[in-house]
Amino acid sequence: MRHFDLVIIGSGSGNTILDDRFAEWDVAIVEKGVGPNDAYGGTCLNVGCIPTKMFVHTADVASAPASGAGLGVDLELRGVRWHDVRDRIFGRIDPIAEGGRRYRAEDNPNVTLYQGVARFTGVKQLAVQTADGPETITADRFVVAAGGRPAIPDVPGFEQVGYYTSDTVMRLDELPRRMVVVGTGFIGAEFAHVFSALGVEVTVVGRSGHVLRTEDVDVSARFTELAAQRWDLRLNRKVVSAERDGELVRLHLEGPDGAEVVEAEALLVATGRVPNTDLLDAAAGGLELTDSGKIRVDATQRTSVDGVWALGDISSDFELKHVANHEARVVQHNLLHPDEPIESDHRFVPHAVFTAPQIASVGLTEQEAQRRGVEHVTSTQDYAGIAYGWAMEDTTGFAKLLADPDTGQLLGAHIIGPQAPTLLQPLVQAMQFGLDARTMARGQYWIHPAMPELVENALLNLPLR
Ligand SMILES: Cc1cc2nc3c(=O)[nH]c(=O)nc-3n(C[C@H](O)[C@H](O)[C@H](O)COP(=O)(O)OP(=O)(O)OC[C@H]3O[C@@H](n4cnc5c(N)ncnc54)[C@H](O)[C@@H]3O)c2cc1C
Ligand SMILES: NC(=O)c1ccc[n+]([C@@H]2O[C@H](COP(=O)([O-])OP(=O)(O)OC[C@H]3O[C@@H](n4cnc5c(N)ncnc54)[C@H](O)[C@@H]3O)[C@@H](O)[C@H]2O)c1
Repeated sequence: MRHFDLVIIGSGSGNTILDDRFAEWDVAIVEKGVGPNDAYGGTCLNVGCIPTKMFVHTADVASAPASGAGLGVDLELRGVRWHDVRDRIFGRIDPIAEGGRRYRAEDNPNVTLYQGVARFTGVKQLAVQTADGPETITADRFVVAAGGRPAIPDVPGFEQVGYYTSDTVMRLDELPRRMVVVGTGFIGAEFAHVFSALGVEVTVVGRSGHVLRTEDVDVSARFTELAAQRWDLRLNRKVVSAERDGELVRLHLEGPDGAEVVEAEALLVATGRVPNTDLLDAAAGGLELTDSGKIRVDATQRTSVDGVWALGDISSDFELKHVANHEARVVQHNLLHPDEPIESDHRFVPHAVFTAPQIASVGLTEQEAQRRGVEHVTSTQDYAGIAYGWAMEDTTGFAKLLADPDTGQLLGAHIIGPQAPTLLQPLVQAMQFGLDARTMARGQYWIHPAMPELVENALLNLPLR
């Protein structure tokens, strides 16, 4: 049994904690590997944010001909070389992941890398299943940054037919002719865009009446309307069972008009993620869990066990990389300065969905503001009403703001349309630093005729008292 100063479980955001200040610490990192190649470096790098956005950008380029005609420019998509796309993307990602693993395994004298599944066998005691057999390690301090994995609903036949998840679908051998995507959240919306833009006929199946239903009500409604024009959208459907017929996967659905069947060559399951607390046996480590099965932490990221911190998807309600990274910085500080702990700041956490059109959001949605009884005014500004929107001939995008009617402090901001995440960022800044809408709109120049005029006009449209 070996004892360390610090054990970090998970090499996603957990991997970012160690810097020169830990050079004198005896540290272990435990990582089981993610994706088909058991890669080092966590979800975002290998099977999440980074490769998906590399595919999204490629999909956006492949979509250009569709928008060209309206501008009087006739373009033609002559083909998509799937193998070249896939191999270009993973030809960049895989060496970075392997380089990260090698760096920790070979170039960090104070770090021991254990490659295998970790499981708590007691408080601050871990059994690691390595290729050389089980090893038990203990430490004064632990950081649990073990993330989550795709959730697979209990549908009869799913296991037998074979399905893809976000972990596997980006490495398909060939593009299928058709794909059924189950799930209308972030992952469903992003991959439906990617694969349809690359030429796959996409059917999207959802339980509720909306795609991206947790977005602001107007954004979700607009996106659902646009999605229905692009994909075979089956909403208000329950997936009853699945069966395989040769090359085909057949899903039996139950919907408003009764039973129906959809079939495709590939099935992508995108129905949320589950935290890896079960793999870790967090309870054996004495770690309290929340109702959603995540590790309970306080504002300083401390768990219920003294000396054990948790961060990222395994403990956070936000399953977002920028949140995991922020929390990793908080844990890093609190490890180094235990007498002056700092707290995570989750007040204004933005997110973006890189689908088409893009969506970005921060703060309260209108339905949340109403539910919580927060007094507010709203404004919207269409892309179609600003000069750059004319240039793009955009007819569907808009920005929507919620603000306090008296102070003009922004309560929420939601954008659907081209470059939504980039346009949202100054609004995140305003909320974070307490800049009110009037000062933000009139206290600076706005480059004319650039896209941020969308934000300027949305601010000016707010009916403040
Ligand atoms: C398809 C997809 C797209 C995404 N796109 C975005 C995006 O555009 N923007 C964004 O902000 N977020 C995005 N996310 C979310 C983002 O990837 C996660 O929020 C983030 O990676 C979480 O980081 P983490 O360090 O908490 O966990 P992870 O990066 O998942 O790291 C956890 C690590 O722990 C290891 N591990 C787990 N259990 C054990 C165990 N028992 N023993 C040993 N090792 C273990 C895992 O193998 C893994 O490497 C996306 C996620 C997915 C799936
Ligand atoms: N751009 C980004 O930041 C980005 C991109 C991808 C993923 N992510 C993160 O990863 C997380 C997981 O993404 P996700 O899309 O899998 O989850 P999600 O929670 O966004 O969406 C899951 C969807 O699956 C549906 N669903 C759940 N169970 C179902 C069932 N039995 N049958 C049919 N539908 C069912 C839900 O109603 C929902 O629409 C997200 O919450 C997000 O935080 C972020």
